[in-house]
Amino acid sequence: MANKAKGIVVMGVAGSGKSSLGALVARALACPFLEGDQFHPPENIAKMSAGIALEDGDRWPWLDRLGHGLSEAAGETGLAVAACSALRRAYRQRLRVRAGIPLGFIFLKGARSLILSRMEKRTGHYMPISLLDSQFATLEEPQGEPHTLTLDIARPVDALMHDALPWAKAFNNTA
Ligand SMILES: Nc1ncnc2c1ncn2[C@@H]1O[C@H](COP(=O)(O)OP(=O)(O)OP(=O)(O)O)[C@@H](O)[C@H]1O
Ligand SMILES: O=C(O)[C@H](O)[C@@H](O)[C@H](O)[C@H](O)CO
Repeated sequence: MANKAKGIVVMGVAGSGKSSLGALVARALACPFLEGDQFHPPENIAKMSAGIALEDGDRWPWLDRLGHGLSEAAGETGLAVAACSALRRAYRQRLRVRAGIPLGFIFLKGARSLILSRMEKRTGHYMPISLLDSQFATLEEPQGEPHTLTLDIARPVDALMHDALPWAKAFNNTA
């Protein structure tokens, strides 16, 4: 029997590498990749671009759209991968409820100084470096939550893939 549809969310603060790893995991598993940034309404992008941190009220509609998107994409193909900060426990729970399918979370964990240096080198992204502190202040690590994998982003992306891929395959194969 085919596996039940599932979703994988690559999570962490801005600049932690969610888009980079998420796209690679999706490609390796030949499934759709949803870029969470593309699910924000224009007001959220405008706010962040202006250096104003999002609040819960800004994030709920965004999480709802992404959760729904994951469910639609995984419904067609059996599995979908998304990149989404999903900083708070309540945000992850909202995604789970809206998606209505089991979700696994890959948490990209790293020091502020390392992420800051990567964001400084990155060009053409709307997210200002000044918001990094609020990202860390909002972050609740996914300790004790089901189906989570924590990866140390000091390692190169191919090393992260080495751990992420078997975990993602095993999660996808759970009943
Ligand atoms: N493991 C890694 N080692 C070295 N550099 C990395 C690693 N992962 C990502 N990067 C680089 O760090 C920067 C941030 O990565 P990326 O854009 O994927 O992060 P993100 O979490 O999706 O960011 P945002 O949430 O702000 O969109 C990029 O320039 C990327 O090439
Ligand atoms: O929850 C949030 O504060 C936001 O979603 C941000 O994390 C950005 O969307 C993203 O990570 C881009 O840098």
